[in-house]
Amino acid sequence: MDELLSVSVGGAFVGGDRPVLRENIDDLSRMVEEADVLLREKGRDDVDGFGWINLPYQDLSETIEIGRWLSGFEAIVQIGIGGSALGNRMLAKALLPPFYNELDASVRKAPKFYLLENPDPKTAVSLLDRLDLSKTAFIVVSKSGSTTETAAHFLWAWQKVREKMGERASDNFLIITDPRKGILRKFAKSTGCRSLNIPESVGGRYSVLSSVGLATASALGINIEKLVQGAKEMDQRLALRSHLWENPAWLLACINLLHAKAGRNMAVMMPYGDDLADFAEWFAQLWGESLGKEGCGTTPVRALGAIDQHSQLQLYAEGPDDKLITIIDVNNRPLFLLPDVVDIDALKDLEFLYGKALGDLLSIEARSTASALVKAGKPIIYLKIPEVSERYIGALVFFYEYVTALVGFLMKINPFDQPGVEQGKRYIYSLMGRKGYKEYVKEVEEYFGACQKMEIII
Ligand SMILES: O=P(O)(O)OC[C@H]1O[C@](O)(CO)[C@@H](O)[C@@H]1O
Repeated sequence: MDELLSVSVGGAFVGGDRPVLRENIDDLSRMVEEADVLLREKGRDDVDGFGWINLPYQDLSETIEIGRWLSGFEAIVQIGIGGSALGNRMLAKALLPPFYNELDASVRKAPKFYLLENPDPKTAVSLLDRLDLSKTAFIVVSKSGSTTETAAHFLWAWQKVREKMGERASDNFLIITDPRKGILRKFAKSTGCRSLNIPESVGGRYSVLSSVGLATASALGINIEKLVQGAKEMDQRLALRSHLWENPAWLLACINLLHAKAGRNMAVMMPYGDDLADFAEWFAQLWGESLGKEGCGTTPVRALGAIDQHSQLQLYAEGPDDKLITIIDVNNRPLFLLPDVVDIDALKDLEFLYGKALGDLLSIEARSTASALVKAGKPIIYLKIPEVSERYIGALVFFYEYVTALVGFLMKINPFDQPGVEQGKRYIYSLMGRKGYKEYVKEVEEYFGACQKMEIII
């Protein structure tokens, strides 16, 4: 059986004044086993929030058919935010060629892909101005169906497409939302435009392996069957590992809990390779929104190797001992050889690079950084995947969803809700004049008034 990923945890055991030792892990054995049983039982019953564990077993036929329809467009604009966009960004960055949208159509053989996430007018205006709207598909994704930023972009895009295509505008829209409720579900019903469901038991940040991530991925030529296959294999292999020191998800969950308890309240995610840059972004929402409640949780820090060796490493190595650092390396990278020899004497000192492979350099940097951090007494986890391709990305995604859920149970919090985001939304609705939220205007002005005190202008 070939490996899906390897996790080396030797570097996670550090001494110093707040040690995390192997025996501490053994003490958690019963707890993590019980958390795993809970996860699988509730998953089997498709309990709200646990549905992501069943996604590797979904029927992909409808998603593939919609993907085929989408692939006929010149461009795809996905409108969504948070879990309704970050997974797509991660899959596109990892599995599409670099500079994808600039590639010639004959090479790309699939539509250009754009995400409209942040309600920034500059981005939105310049994007729509560069598109032929009649040849553009708009995928509007929202589990709740009413997220303000997504709704704002959607209303604008809908108006623009209507101006261009009149009654046929809904032909260019795909709605991905809750199967029964929400404004977008109502819109899909009233216009008859195409739609896909986000299973009710699947939360936004756990939805990348549902139609949320897979419809667009399929349209862009990403092999979603292999993606889901990788997740399925990970699920089945984890299910067979019933001993703590053989189950990498159990082990990572315990290690993260123990370092959090030891005051290492930041979880740095540092993949090596541009194609994994947005994996750290996706992880940040998954980790932060799942664990950051009731005073628990550790702060996800996005980093990128080798770039952050020249930015953050000083802090990681010699700054406060408040971080658990995960380095993700890749075994097989595209071969890119540096020149064998350069006949300029002045460059003689660089001969150590002659004929070397750039990909090897990146992995050597990952191992060297891991070693330097261990030497500095900082805890690290070194994770490696065979290559950046659908099967291994599917496995990696499912693995981290699993680890995050287990850490939540070990921290005795619910990893599947996000009550802390609602207050800000109520204030936004009140200031935007949404019916039923007037009562919050005074409150938000009061609190913002407090922020504005002692304003210094220069
Ligand atoms: O998919 P929706 O409902 O539009 O929500 C988008 C994102 O906003 C949040 O609800 C946070 O505000 C996330 O949990 C979610 O991924």
